Amino acid sequence: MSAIVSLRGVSKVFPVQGGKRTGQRTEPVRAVDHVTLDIDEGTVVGIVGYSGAGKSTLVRLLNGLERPTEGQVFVKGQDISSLPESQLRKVRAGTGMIFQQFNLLKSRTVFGNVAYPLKVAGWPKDRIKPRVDELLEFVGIADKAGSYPRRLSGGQQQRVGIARALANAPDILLADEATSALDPETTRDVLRLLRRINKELGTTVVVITHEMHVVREICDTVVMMESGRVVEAGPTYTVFADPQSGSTQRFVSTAVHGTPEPETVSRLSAAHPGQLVSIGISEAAPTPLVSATFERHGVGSSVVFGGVTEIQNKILGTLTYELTGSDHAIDAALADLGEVTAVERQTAAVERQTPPADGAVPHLPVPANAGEQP
Ligand SMILES: Nc1ncnc2c1ncn2[C@@H]1O[C@H](COP(=O)(O)OP(=O)(O)OP(=O)(O)O)[C@@H](O)[C@H]1O
Repeated sequence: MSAIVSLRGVSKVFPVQGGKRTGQRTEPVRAVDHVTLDIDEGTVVGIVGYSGAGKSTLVRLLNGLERPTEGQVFVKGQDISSLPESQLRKVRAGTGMIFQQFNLLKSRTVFGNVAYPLKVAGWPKDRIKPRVDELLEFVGIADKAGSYPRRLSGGQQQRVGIARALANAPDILLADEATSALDPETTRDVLRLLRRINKELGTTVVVITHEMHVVREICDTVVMMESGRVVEAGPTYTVFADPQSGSTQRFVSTAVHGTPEPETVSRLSAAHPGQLVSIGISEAAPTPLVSATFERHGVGSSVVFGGVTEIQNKILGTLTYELTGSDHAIDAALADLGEVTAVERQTAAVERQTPPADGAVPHLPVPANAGEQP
């Protein structure tokens, strides 16, 4: 696979703003900080991070809307960092963009919105209509050609935005929080459409988001940003299964559920007298392997809590088991599982008070002050 976009030591520093007028001393903002990154052709890449992490600035560097303060940005092998404005326009034409707020022209119909970039690019009139019809058909809103944006739902408006972004057949589609204003069902439809664009048209899709379920649904790789830097990057499954940085772990926990909260553990232990242990379920430790390990050690197991999901067709999640059997057998089984996955003991074994066989008085710990005279 070859890189369609490469960043080499790219930084973007915004100068001090408003400092003189307000009299406040403000530092320049380093929105993107020494980023080196390759985006492979034909993939769907998620750029993730908290607000202010530098995601939008990074994406604006990819389509030449911002110039780097230092470093180089290569798009299809061409260094665009120092291109004159006239040539940057060509680069932008090869890059479609969709936005959270759709950014449609309110005074034009759906047809007019999608035709607009074709007119700007100088397409002859007789070729514009079939192209727009084809695009509206592709995104599933051919029946809305004559409607104005205000008459459309959010999902339909985003489809218009997508058709418009695809008009000039870009190689790269940048989606800046494109589903953040949509309800969950519409989000799923739009994500499916983005996946189709990637599969059927071969378009490289760069998705900026702070929502990990978006990444889980469609991204092949994830790039995690924090304070302008890339803190983690890799295949989506790897990043979800084994997040390295603290912020990645926090993001992943929003989309992969299954670890019980402390209150849940208390409730579960009241209902289940055996040992409660949470086991990470993954490709390395699928459920049949976990069950077989318990069986091999003669440990009884039943799932009492948890959740698993599928990422890139591979299983991932956490299941909490109630285990029964001797402490020795349980320890041995958990030691085996600990070699391949995360194992977290939620409760210790419930001590059973068994009366002594010989009728002797049970041994009680002697208080520290025993025998002392008041
Ligand atoms: N034109 C600008 N002038 C000055 N500072 C800017 C400019 N654009 C962005 N910044 C600053 O750069 C930093 C990164 O902003 P950016 O919008 O890239 O982050 P983001 O991760 O996309 O955040 P959000 O999710 O809120 O859009 C922020 O501190 C922001 O205030």
